[in-house]
Amino acid sequence: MDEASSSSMAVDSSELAAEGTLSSSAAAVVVPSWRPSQGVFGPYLPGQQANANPQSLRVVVRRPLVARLTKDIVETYRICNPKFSYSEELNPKRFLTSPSAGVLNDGHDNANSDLILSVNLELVNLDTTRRYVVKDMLGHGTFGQVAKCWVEESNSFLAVKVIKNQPAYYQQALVEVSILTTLNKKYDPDDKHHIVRIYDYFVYRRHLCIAFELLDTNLYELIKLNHFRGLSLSIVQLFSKQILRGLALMKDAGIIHCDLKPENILLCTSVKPAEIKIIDFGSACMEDRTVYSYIQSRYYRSPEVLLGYQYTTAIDMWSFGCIVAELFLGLPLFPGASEFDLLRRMIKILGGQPPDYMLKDAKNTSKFFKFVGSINQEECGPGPMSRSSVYQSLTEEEYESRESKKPVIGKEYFNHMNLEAIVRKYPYKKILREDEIIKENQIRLALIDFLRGLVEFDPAKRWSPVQASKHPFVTGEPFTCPYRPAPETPRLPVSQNVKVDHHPSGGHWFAAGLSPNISGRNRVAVPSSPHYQVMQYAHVGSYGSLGSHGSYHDGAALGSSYGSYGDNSNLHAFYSPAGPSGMHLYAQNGVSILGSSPDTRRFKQLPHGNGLGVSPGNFVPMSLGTSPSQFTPPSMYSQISAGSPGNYGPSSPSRGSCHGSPLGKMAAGSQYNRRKGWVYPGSYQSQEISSSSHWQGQVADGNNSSQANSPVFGGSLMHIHSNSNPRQQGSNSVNVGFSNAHNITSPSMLGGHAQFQKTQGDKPDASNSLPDPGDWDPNYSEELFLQEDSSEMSNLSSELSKGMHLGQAGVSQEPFAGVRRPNQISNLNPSMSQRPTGQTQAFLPGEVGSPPSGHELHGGYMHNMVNPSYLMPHFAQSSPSRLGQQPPLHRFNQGRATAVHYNENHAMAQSSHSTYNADNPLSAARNGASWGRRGSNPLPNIPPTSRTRKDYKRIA
Ligand SMILES: Nc1ncnc2c1ncn2[C@@H]1O[C@H](COP(=O)(O)OP(=O)(O)OP(=O)(O)O)[C@@H](O)[C@H]1O
Repeated sequence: MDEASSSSMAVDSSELAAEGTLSSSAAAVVVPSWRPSQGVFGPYLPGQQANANPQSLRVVVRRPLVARLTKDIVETYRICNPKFSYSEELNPKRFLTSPSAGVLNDGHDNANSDLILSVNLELVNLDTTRRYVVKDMLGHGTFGQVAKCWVEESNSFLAVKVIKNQPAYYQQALVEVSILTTLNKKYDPDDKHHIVRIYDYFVYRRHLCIAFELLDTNLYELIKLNHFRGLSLSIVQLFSKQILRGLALMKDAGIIHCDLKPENILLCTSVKPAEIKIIDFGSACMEDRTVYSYIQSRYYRSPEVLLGYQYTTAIDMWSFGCIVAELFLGLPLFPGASEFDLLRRMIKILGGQPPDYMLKDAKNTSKFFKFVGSINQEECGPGPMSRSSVYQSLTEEEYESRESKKPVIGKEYFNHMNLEAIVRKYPYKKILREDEIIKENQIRLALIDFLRGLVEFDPAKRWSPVQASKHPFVTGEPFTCPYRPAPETPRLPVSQNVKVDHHPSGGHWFAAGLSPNISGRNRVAVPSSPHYQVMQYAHVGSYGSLGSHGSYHDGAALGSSYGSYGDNSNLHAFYSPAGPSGMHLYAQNGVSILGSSPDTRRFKQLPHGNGLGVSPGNFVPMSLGTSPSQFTPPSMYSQISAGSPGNYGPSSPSRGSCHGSPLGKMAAGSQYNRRKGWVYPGSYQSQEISSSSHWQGQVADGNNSSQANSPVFGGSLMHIHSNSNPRQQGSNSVNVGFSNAHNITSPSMLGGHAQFQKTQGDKPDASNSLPDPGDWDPNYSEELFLQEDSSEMSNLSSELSKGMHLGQAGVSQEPFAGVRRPNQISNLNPSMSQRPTGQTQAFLPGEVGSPPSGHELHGGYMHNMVNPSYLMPHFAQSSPSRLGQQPPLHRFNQGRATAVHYNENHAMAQSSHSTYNADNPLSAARNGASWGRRGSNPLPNIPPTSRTRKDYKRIA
């Protein structure tokens, strides 16, 4: 027993009792006739305090027993047995990754190519020797795992996204790095635009690791914590304002997020009042280099994307409108179970349809509309949305006969009400006074008007972020009449002679604007198999950013172009404690490329040329590349000179769809229709009301009551060569026109190279179009996915319902009804464990594009490394048939979701009357406090969970 313990034990019990360190019961046993000690409880005498003997006021603080037996257990053992010695290495690992069996990458990766993370595993940036000690799992997405990590150097926690060890993920994650770095450093150095900060990235054990600021829960989880009741209008307003700041910045930068949804907006509770931040730029692209058409998660998918029309940053505004509505309602506004269903809901709720000019040119129009010509100049809906059209949306029967399959229709959530009715009739807080109801009604009118400007079918009329941010709903000004935003000067469309090299290791650099414009060089050597490749490096003095890694090499060595953008400058990034913050990019002459940032980051200076770096300063809009090997049938080679962004993405001859990859479709299936099987009574009789212009000024009287360390180094020298793009998996291959010379195909890998010759305003010829996977993958069908999804869901439900429980709440029957919600978290991925391996083949020296080992990436990118051990099977992820059959439900979020317990039978949790804590909304929600909840959740079904709502272009 140590000295302190002995001495404390030696204290007389009566003394302890007198000093308040023993419980009264214990004291009563030891000292039955207890009386207050004179020194402590004596009568108050002025001046006594100052003169008191400090010793007499001593309070003995003893370690609680529970601490001794838990936190201090090692010390306690040592006290008991001085010979006891503790070795951390002997501890069993606490795995955070599932499955945790190491079957790939020398046993470091599981069957899903995820690095097997365990508590206290150190992810090491070998250049800086900065160590990220894994402490917990924050989430799991398509791209890998996000771990909460401790950084001793900065004495802080960060979120580290550990990308799957596959080239496609690696490539696309680098796009995220580049875009985010650009946004952070160039456009938002002061961190005022609610976009997540990126701090570092490096390769560890062949996994790209990206360090972000640590944020809190996402808005979907927040809504869930609020039992799918909408948040209070003041919170909706606050978040709207902040998201708009982010969107305004992105628009300025010409960047489209492409995957805006509640799951990708995270709370940042470290600041008061709490803020939100936008995350997940892995799907983002430049506005004037839109290539992929299979983008956006379905519920948040804009009409132009759905129809296969050209798109701009306006698609994010559509998603934003959907998010605002969802924050208010607690459920998605357009929870389409299929694209047909999505469009059907849009038309019904908004009372209109996409404008004719769009329908005329969109690739997928015939899938959803019939041409009725001038005969049918019928009204499309009431109010301002009324207009005539030469197109009429297909009925379910017409769709079925045209597509030879029944359209998947989801449950009705809003009882056929239009937008105005949905918002106006949403239950109020029960506790609202009459004057408060009047006030809320006014704000609801403002909200309806706000939403109308966002979920506007016509992207040309849809409000921009700046326009929207001046709406009374956001500014808080009184709403008196429909808002008419000041017109904005439209951005001049940038003509696109898009020519994207389909080489997997290169295309995405275009998107990121990172590929060096080096002419006269082939981007890649020609591998001889679409499935297996080997790459060998001959690297020379290889600092520079990751940007062009794998894309170009200017002659002698990879190093000369690695990561740099621009002709001749190698850019180097480093962190500087003296300088403002984060990553600084320097050209070789030492001129800072990036503007400085006042936000002091936590990292110390890195040696020059540590390998970090993108070149935002040179960030030039470029198209996202694609991975033709996945999406292009052999022998296809066509070219697009796309003059209209988004219009010339991969298209499907038969379906007119360019919704890209089989991977995406597979993922789509995996995320598909999670609402299937949910009960949705929908008892309320809808009361249609007129559009905003008619209700302006009305006040509704609706008061519805209604630890073990792992070796740091494990990098295998093997490399996987990418031929896929996990996110931007359009099926076309658009060749960004600057470099014909770079137009190196890799037929064996790509199965042909497609370049579409296209002029502005034209649609690609169908014969030149790349097929939708559904067209060429005999195994693909949305219905199949649905079935798979559904069956797997039932398994999951039973599996997971054991561990999840959502409390019950009072459920209002009006105007909506109670709901049931399946669980959705899954870590099932049977297919991945069955991934075939196969033969390997050699890359030519200098060919890159896959995740290097950590030391390769930052350690000068290896010097003259030509190593036959750079052989590794390239997974057959690009095999259409295989991908088409890949089961769904690969994605799951094992992080936050577990915080909420769900009970299928009790979707509604007990109502709480506590109010929102503006300083910490999360804690408020977690504590059961209401986010200004408006009575019971009026909706009869609960939407799918965060990780299951993405249905597009995902590698699973
Ligand atoms: N900076 C962060 N702080 C805290 N948690 C985070 C952070 N970034 C991501 N997460 C958690 O990890 C999850 C997955 O992150 P992210 O969406 O970036 O990965 P992804 O693989 O791109 O996912 P998705 O499949 O949605 O595209 C998020 O939903 C969130 O729960």
